[in-house]
Amino acid sequence: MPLRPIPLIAGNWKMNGVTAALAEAEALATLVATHGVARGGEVALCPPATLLMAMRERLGRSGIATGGQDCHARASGAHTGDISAAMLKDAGARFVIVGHSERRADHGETDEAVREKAAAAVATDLIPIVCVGETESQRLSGEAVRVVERQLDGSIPDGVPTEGIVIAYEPVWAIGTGLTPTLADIAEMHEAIRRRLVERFGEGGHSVRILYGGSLKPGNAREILAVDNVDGGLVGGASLLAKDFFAIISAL
Ligand SMILES: O=C[C@H](O)COP(=O)(O)O
Repeated sequence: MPLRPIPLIAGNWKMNGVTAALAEAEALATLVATHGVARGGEVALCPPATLLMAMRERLGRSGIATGGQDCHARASGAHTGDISAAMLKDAGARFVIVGHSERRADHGETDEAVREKAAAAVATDLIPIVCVGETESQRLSGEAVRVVERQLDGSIPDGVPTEGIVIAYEPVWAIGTGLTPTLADIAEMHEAIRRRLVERFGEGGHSVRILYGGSLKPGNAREILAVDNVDGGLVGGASLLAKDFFAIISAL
């Protein structure tokens, strides 16, 4: 029986938060320092890029990592408004989210573009959190697993160290809606993702962390995080308040 990977709970602040919001990060650091994290889990916050450095300072030695929300595939150059993996690393980040459905929708990011970003992250010694997930109509038409398998195949670069990459399964229709798939549907999808990873990477596929994201809240975290092959969560709205995010961490 392969060992379960170390769980990860990552908070994605999206385009929310100015300097005052760092008080929540500090409050989270205090909660984690006081109560610890169950099952030796890892915790990360991915704020807007403007807050990365200040957040890193305020989190201090709490053990909470930081991450970016996107990176460019190139290391530097004439790409106005973009940010490179090296810049995130320089700001203290350990993770970077790539291929979030909001970026795929708002910026037309393809699997190929996501794969290049993930490769840039790995080359910079950052851990990419590669997001995949079906839309509501794809789920209703029974294509959910096929869509996610296609995204996985296209979005993960070859030759990556499997413990250095994270997958986040986020059904698009569950993001910010308060809706979640049934536990059976989450189990089915996470098992399908695991199978695909093992087909591609062999035994190493078992060490890839597969997070669930989409309306993960204090009230549903315990049951969702207990599902087989769910190695943690990617949390949006509920990561903005320290007490809610910590309640999810505590549900590990
Ligand atoms: O990256 C996080 C996800 O998009 C989930 O967002 P949510 O927890 O607000 O539904």
